[in-house]
Amino acid sequence: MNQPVLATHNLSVGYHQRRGQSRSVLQNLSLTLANGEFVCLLGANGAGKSTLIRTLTHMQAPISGSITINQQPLQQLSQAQLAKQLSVVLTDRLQVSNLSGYELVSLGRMPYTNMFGSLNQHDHQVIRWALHATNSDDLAQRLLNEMSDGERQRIMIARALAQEPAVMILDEPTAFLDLPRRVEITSLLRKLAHETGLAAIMSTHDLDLAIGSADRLWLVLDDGSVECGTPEDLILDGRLAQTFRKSQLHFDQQRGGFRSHSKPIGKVQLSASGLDGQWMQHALERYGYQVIASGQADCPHIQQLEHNRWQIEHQPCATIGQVLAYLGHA
Ligand SMILES: Nc1ncnc2c1ncn2[C@@H]1O[C@H](COP(=O)(O)OP(=O)(O)OP(=O)(O)O)[C@@H](O)[C@H]1O
Repeated sequence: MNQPVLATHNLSVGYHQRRGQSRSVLQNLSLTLANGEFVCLLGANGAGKSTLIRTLTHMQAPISGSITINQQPLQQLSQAQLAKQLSVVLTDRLQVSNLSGYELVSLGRMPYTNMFGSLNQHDHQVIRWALHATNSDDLAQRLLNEMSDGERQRIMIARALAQEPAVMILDEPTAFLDLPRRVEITSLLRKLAHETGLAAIMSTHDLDLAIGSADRLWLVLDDGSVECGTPEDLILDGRLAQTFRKSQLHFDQQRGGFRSHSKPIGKVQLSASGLDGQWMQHALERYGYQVIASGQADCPHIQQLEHNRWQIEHQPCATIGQVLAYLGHA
């Protein structure tokens, strides 16, 4: 892995309480983030993701330990120095204002401008680059209060990019977006990391997107630790399943998603392959059947005849819906 641009050293994060006591939420974290790396931060509700993000972005002091960016301790950086190294995109629904896209992105240049905020030629170049890199050229002259949530999120990422930071940290940037926009923003962050060398961390509840796009995951476990690795390694060694072990869900290692723990309502034998077989199995499991290979037990047998044509106990069915109806799920 490249040299880490951001690192935590025995970091504990949490809250200072009355009478000098403190409550740590996550303990002894030694995390690293490299240039050009896109990391997704995952964990159950209340696990500590936002607390970690607030601490990494210097909005809240650590309980103990330290954070370095390019080997410099975070607390030794001035606000202006920090803003050149680290940019933040927060989760809140964006404040609607009558700034244009261009004006908003130009705010990202503040750490570099003089006390009057005058933009020079280079600043304008960087603003145009940030707009282009986030596919937001068409948003430059549009007013923020006339943009959709997805467009506003893209322009906020452009603003963060215009800071020319080494690290970008995003707290649930896709929370209010529909699926296509969530995929778009996640792919954009991955592309920016890989093409510009930006190190990016995004917290999310979107497991599928995180598994499908992150170079590595940081998994917040319920014992206050954070596990790191590629999504595939964390699935294979069971650590992803452990993240949500307190919920009534179990992680399906084969298909990479969580399923509810309910007991199977019965067994069915399935003789089918390819996409048809996969979706028939999906439908049967959705109703709580345990699907087994044919010839193994005395239970209903579903056979694929041709593309989405089935037979169950000698009864031909033209769709998966008809098979389910035969089983009593009309
Ligand atoms: N200001 C605060 N003072 C004290 N405790 C807090 C504060 N904010 C959050 N907590 C507690 O810290 C723990 C972690 O909360 P945090 O918001 O970091 O979780 P999260 O993983 O971001 O959750 P979610 O996915 O629901 O946003 C929780 O037990 C929460 O109740």
